[in-house]
Amino acid sequence: MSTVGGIDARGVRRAFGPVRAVDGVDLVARPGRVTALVGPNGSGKTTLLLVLAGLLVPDAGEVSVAGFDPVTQGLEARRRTGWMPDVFGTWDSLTCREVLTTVAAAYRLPRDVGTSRAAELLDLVHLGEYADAPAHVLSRGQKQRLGLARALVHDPDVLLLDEPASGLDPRSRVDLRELVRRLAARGKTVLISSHVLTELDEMADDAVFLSRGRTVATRSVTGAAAERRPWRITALDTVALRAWLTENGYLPPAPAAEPGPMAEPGSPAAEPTGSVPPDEVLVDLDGEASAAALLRAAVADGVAVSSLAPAGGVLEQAYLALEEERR
Ligand SMILES: Nc1ncnc2c1ncn2[C@@H]1O[C@H](COP(=O)(O)OP(=O)(O)OP(=O)(O)O)[C@@H](O)[C@H]1O
Repeated sequence: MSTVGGIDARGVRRAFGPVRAVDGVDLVARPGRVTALVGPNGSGKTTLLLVLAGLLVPDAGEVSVAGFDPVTQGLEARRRTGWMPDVFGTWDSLTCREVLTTVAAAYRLPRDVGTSRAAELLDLVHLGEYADAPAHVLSRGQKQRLGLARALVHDPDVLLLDEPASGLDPRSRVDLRELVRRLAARGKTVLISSHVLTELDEMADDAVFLSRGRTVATRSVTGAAAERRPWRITALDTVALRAWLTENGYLPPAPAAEPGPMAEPGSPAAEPTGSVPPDEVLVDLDGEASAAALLRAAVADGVAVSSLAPAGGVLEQAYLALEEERR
């Protein structure tokens, strides 16, 4: 088992009575990278994160977090792990500042370090004006932000974030994304679960997909720019665009047979029906270089292309492909 920082989990299982919440998970999350943990409701994400945080003992498997086993070396592992649960329970009678200084004391930080760390983190998550307000007055999104600050108090090497963006307003989501990227740039290992795949797309370097308690796929997010995937194109004249794409081999020739009763005349056979608005065309392209080449050629031939962009994010496409496989 690797002990070189990051997270390394092999064959992890955890059941609750007859429910096999985690039923054979393998996961590697590397330092300096953001790893997305993706899966449908009930696929075992929270259970796995609790195991990694040392808050649940697995029934089987090997786990290393920042080089330590959260079960047999719990103290060492927890000292290096920041955990943000999906719902943050606060001690309601404490102020926001006291919540953080109490956590700092629990991690045995010297009092003055805890005090300055609390002030710094409250500013970081834009809760400075609530520093001396009782935590129970915070809104749900503000509580999430305090939860994030709490996870960072002891400057952990590994961050486990369970649905950190839930309840956050758009500005706070952007702040979260930037903060997560900064933490990774400083060498932290970040494992983050979310259902909002577009958000993870912009944050994550790697992704691990869970389904029914098992790892079903792992993939790189950053490497996907060069991969073959569908792109969405629009032009001022859709008919001319379709004709050009067909002529240049991007779309198959329109079928000679009579279109079916529901088909639009001239709709290309390659496109999935029902999901593409009539003024958009989907084509499979081998990454950004191919997209740039298509755009250049179309414009040179006088096709007034008005937009060209990947159809959906990398994670969304990978997720939907897995769902397809399950059918
Ligand atoms: N304490 C518990 N007791 C009994 N069953 C549990 C417990 N915790 C989780 N489970 C079950 O384990 C399975 C996995 O739950 P888990 O919360 O890990 O999923 P999740 O992927 O985090 O889901 P979501 O996306 O909805 O948050 C579910 O079937 C859930 O009902």
